[in-house]
Order: sequence, then structure tokens, then C-alpha cells
Amino acid sequence: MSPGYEFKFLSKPATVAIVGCPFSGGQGKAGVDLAPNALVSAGLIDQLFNLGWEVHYESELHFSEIPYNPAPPHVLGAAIHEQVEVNVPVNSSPQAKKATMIQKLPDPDIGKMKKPRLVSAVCEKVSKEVGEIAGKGWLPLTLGGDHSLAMGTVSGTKSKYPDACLIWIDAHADINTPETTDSGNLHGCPVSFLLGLTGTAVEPFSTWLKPCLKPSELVYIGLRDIDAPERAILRENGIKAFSMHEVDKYGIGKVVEMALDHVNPKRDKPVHLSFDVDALDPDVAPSTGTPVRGGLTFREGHYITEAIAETGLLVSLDIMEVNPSLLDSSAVSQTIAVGCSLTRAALGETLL
Ligand SMILES: NC(=[NH2+])NCCC[C@H](N)C(=O)O
Ligand SMILES: [Mn+2]
Ligand SMILES: [Mn+2]
Repeated sequence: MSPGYEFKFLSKPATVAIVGCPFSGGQGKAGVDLAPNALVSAGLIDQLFNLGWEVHYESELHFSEIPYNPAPPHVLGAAIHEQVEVNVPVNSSPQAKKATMIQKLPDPDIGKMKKPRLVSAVCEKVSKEVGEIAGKGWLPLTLGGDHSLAMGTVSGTKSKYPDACLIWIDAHADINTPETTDSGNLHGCPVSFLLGLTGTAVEPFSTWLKPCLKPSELVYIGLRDIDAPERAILRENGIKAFSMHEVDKYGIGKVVEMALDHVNPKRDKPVHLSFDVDALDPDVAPSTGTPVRGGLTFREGHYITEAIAETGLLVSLDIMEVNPSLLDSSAVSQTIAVGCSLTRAALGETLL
């Protein structure tokens, strides 16, 4: 059996390798790290197998083993000492004290960026993993985790397919720079690093992440919550974006066609699809960290993934920002089910 659509860039038999990324360090809400396991436990592997894919999945990546790389003490010394004093409980045992220090020592903010060393180390590992999978002619399916992971997924995809375009489905543009970010959350910044915008050539990211995406290779669908500096960045760089306004105006069919015409006019380039479930309306995907009302309907979201599957050009897929710890169990199972069905639709499930 093989998937309903032909995936032109993949080797045969069509193989998908799941990269489970239990990571929440790019934003402030715990629980988004539970999503990869939740999606797999909901039966995603069997579902993809039943669509005709060979599915590889050993386990999630383990980020706790990633060593931090503290910045030079002369820059961060003050912050480090402050943190140790604040975080070590008064009566803790020597071991507990040591553990607390190891955990808390190494990652103070750099400028406005929160957890920069952790996010960087995790994304570097993800980039290698995605690059290796793509290198075998397989399709990496990255299950986030928060959207900062896209620094890893997209750079990994680009290492194998330098001319790949990026279709970013999101309520947010995630294109803040370390200078423009208000929240300091790196899940609001991955696109600026991929493009190499002003202010992104900063350590620790610059040690491994080189600009790998041109503004003309990127298109957004679903935007409705854009920070003022992000708006300026989109305009100055001529980046194409279809907001919910355009979805209402033209309909999702036309929007996807226009989006593909922009990044892939001859329909001959590989496509990386990065899908943040908060692009969907909160009624459709409620369990996510930064919900914004007025989003894509269930069908609009699935139409996007089906239409991209139909092109046969998909080479890499991210399903991001499902948070199984938010809201009640029915909201959580609804959101997980949507994450699975979007994935199936992107990998060729037809409605007939
Ligand atoms: N991947 C996301 N859900 N991103 C939300 C980003 C929100 C806001 N623009 C920020 O930079 O903090
Ligand atoms: Mn978002
Ligand atoms: Mn996002």
C-alpha cells in the first residue's frame, strides 16, 4: 500500500519518521511538552500506517540530556549569582542544593530572550535530526512542543532541500527579533532567525543557525494577531501573508492557490509546512497556549493540509502548540484529535 497521493521528493516506499519534541522552553506555559506523547498515544502511528506510510518512531527526543553552554561569566555573572541565591531552598540537602543549582544556573535571559541557551541547544538537536531524516528521503513529521522548534525543523529541511519553501499556518507571524519581542518568548521569533533579520546574529544561536530562508520563500495563512514591529517587518521585507481577512474575502480554496502561486509558481519546489494549531479557531482547537478568536474552521484547516498533500511536494511537516494540560478533558481530546486529523490530511488522507 502507498499513500493516496504521490509524494514526489520522497524515496519509495514513502516513509515518515516522527520527531517527538517534548519541549516548552520557547514560551511560558507548561504542558505543551506533553503533546507528542499524547498525539502518538491517540493512535497517530497506526493511522499513518493505515494510509500506506512506513512509519518510524522509536521514542521522543530527550532534551534533558542537552548540556547548557553558559555565556561568558563576565557577561552573566551577576545574574547567575542572583539566581542561585533566590532558587536554593534554605533547608535543602546538599544533593538537592546541587541539583537546583545545576538546573537554574546556566540560562539567564540574554537581552529580552528567555531561555536562549536551552532553546538554541534543543533546536540545534532537532535541526540535525530533521536533516538526517530528510537526507534519507523520508518525511520528518515533527510533533511539538512550542513553535520555537521551527528554527530546528526548517533549518533541518533546508539542509537537504535548499530551495524548499515554507508555508506557515498560524494566528501569529512568529517573526519578532530578539530586539522587537515584547514577551521575550522565543516561540514568537523563529521566522526572524531563519531569515537572518537584523538582531538575530546573536549567540548562542549564531554558532549553528545560519540564515537559510529568503522572504520570497515564505507565505503565511491564518494571521490575526500580529505585533506592531512584526507588521513593519512583514512590510519591509515584502513577505506575503494571507490573514483571516483574506480567508473571508477570497475563500480558503483561492487563498491556498494564491499562497502556492507566490512561493511555488511552477509547483516544482519542495514544501515545508509548519502548522501551529492556534491558526484554527479556539472552538476547533481549544487546548493551545495563545488562542486567538476568529480563526480557521475545521474544514478550512483541513483544506489547507489536503491541498498541500495534493501537490505531492510536501517534504516536512510540523504540528505545533497542542497543549494537553490546558482546559478540560473534552477540550484536550478534541485538540489532540484535530492534531491527528490535520496530520493525516497532510499525508494524503482523502475524504472519499
Ligand atoms: N507560536 C506562538 N503561539 N506564538 C505566539 C507569539 C505571540 C507574540 N507575538 C510574542 O511574540 O510573544
Ligand atoms: Mn500561534
Ligand atoms: Mn506559532
